[in-house]
Amino acid sequence: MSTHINAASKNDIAPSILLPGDPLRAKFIAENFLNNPKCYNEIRGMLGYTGTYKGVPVSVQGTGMGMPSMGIYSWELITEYRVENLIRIGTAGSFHENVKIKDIVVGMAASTDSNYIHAFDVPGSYSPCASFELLSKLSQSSENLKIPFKAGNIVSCDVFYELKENWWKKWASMGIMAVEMEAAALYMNAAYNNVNALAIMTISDHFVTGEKATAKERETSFTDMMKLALETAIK
Ligand SMILES: O=P(O)(O)O[C@H]1O[C@H](CO)[C@@H](O)[C@H]1O
Ligand SMILES: O=c1cc[nH]c(=O)[nH]1
Repeated sequence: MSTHINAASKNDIAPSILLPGDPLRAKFIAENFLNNPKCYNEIRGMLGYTGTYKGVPVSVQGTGMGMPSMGIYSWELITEYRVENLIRIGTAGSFHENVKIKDIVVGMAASTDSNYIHAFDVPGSYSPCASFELLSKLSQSSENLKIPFKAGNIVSCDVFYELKENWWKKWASMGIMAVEMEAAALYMNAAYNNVNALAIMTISDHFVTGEKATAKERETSFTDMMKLALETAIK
């Protein structure tokens, strides 16, 4: 048991885990995709489950919103439960017309406006990036399942309700595909602890067209992303 996760032993959590921000998305995945799912965490309502997918143990754990929350859950999963492959499955806002609503986007790198990097005290600017191993597995899964994805640089921001109008256009001009709020912290924790991490997002909001998914769609409808992540987790 750790401070925020009350699994009885490290064996209650699989070496590969899916990490949605929304704990109800974790419940949806456990109930709809995993065999024999067991809930190992209810602290703070941040639900975590372990079951099997195609016979292989897989866990799914809600992480909450923002880098401090992702920082806590991913740190405990890695250091207390020996999780080795961490796959975020989130929602994101697109900055480009050709990255459309419901497209799947993978963060090869995660730029950020956050101070999270200061915890690691590096003498320069650090580039949080995805595990090539997991990205390669995702690419194979995408071909097998015929579920396409786009990959590139994303940005993990601390603020959802930005006050400055058009704040995102500077990021867009640097080729940043989409915004979300956790990938950079996940990538930094994984790098520091020498484990694998990957962030996969479905576009739920569009900064160019103004389209928005509903709360229910964010919880339950992005099943292509869930399937891709599960196939990647068991490879
Ligand atoms: O849908 P999740 O995984 O929570 O991800 C995105 O959605 C939340 C904001 O609505 C932030 O956590 C952001 O990163
Ligand atoms: O961080 C996020 C997540 C989804 N949509 C956004 O606009 N921002």
